[in-house]
Amino acid sequence: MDRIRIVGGNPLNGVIPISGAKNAALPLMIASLLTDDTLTLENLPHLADVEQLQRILGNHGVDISVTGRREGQDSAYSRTVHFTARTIVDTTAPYELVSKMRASFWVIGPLLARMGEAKVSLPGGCAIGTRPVDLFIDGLEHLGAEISIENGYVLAKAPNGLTGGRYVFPKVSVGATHVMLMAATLAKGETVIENAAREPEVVDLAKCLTAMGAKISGAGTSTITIEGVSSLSGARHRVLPDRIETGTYAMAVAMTGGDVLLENSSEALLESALLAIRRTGVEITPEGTGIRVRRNGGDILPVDVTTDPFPGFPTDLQAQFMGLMTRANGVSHITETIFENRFMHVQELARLGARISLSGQTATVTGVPVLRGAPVMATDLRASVSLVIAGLAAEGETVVNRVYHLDRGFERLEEKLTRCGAVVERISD
Ligand SMILES: CC(=O)N[C@H]1[C@@H](OP(=O)(O)OP(=O)(O)OC[C@H]2O[C@@H](n3ccc(=O)[nH]c3=O)[C@H](O)[C@@H]2O)O[C@H](CO)[C@@H](O)[C@@H]1O
Ligand SMILES: C=C(OP(=O)(O)O)C(=O)O
Repeated sequence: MDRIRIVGGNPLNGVIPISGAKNAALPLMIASLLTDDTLTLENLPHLADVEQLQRILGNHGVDISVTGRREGQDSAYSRTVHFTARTIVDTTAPYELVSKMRASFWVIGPLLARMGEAKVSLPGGCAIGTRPVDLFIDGLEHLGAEISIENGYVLAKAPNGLTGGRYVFPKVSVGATHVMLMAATLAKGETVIENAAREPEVVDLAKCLTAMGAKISGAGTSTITIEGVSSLSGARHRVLPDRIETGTYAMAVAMTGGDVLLENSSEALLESALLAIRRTGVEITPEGTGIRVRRNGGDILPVDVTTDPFPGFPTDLQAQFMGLMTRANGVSHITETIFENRFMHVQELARLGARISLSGQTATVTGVPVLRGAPVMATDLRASVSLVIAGLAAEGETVVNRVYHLDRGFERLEEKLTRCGAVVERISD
């Protein structure tokens, strides 16, 4: 099992190319199930989750080919991948494939809309809470689906196709919004989704579906209206930049000091997170096609954050922000409101000398002047990268175990950091 070894203490200086967003890429790939034509996705990140979803789509009969050079013209990391679901050969998504990743459950929407049936295993994903699927079931039932759960599988049927309807989400769900959006594109008549997720990844999916011929308005607001069409065509779409990767590297620079251009990203994707990072004493400015992050000396200031659905502070940056706050000059409070068990990084950060106490959904972080390297274990994707951020500033050697979590969502992390002067290497046993 691979590990990441970090020797802390170096500032970061240089350029980090930001990859296509994992959390946009996954629903976009799934949207290919909606058409028998080819969906071409540019800027698709090369990640373990993307590969896993390729296996799942392949099982349904999707033909997948890569034409864009990995060493592309506009970015050293971009790929162009073509997805063609000429025929759906299997409407079952089996446990062995789906249990590894939460987003794979989302195939239920397109399969049901196009084929009138789907049998999908209950999902896996980061162990950050119970993560039920009740909203997906409730939402699809509002479009006329008949749904039952048997032996760990969700069985969904709509033999005469889905019918548009109005669904008010009782709670904001990114995944269930993606699924309702995809399912409604092929439903008969109009669907109105209220209290929809407003995340940029939802907007990106809506853009792609629109390019495929769907009729959607309101994506990016709480109310999305979809007028069903009888079929969708192929399209070419560029995956939007990864705002979580952007915020993560911005925090790495805030932690170590230095001057880094985060290339191919946009402030608009993560304004609330950048505001919090700025308040810690970092200069962040737009530059060309990216964002420049600078901190030259001075204390890291303590800042309180509370996670919230977009446009609030993203839960996917909570662990990294806590990593940063471990070195702040003062006390900060970090409150998690999205997932009930997303503090698994606390005990690992403590191994590096962090002082954090937990009370309910709030962590109180008392900054320390020095972190010291130690062996640590990644427990989930964003938790693991918070350990990398802390390790970059710690004295001596930090070894992050269970790197497969990192590989789910961070493309060439060690290479990107090393190019900016960090001492980071992958150890393969
Ligand atoms: C692949 C992907 O894009 N993952 C992201 C997506 O996850 P995901 O789509 O799984 O997250 P949701 O927005 O659905 O979850 C938000 C909250 O709603 C709850 N819920 C959700 C569905 C449901 O049927 N019932 C229910 O109670 C969840 O347990 C959670 O407490 O959005 C999260 C919130 O921004 C991010 O942390 C994840 O990185
Ligand atoms: C929680 C995440 O992913 P998933 O929803 O796939 O578990 C994440 O991307 O931080």
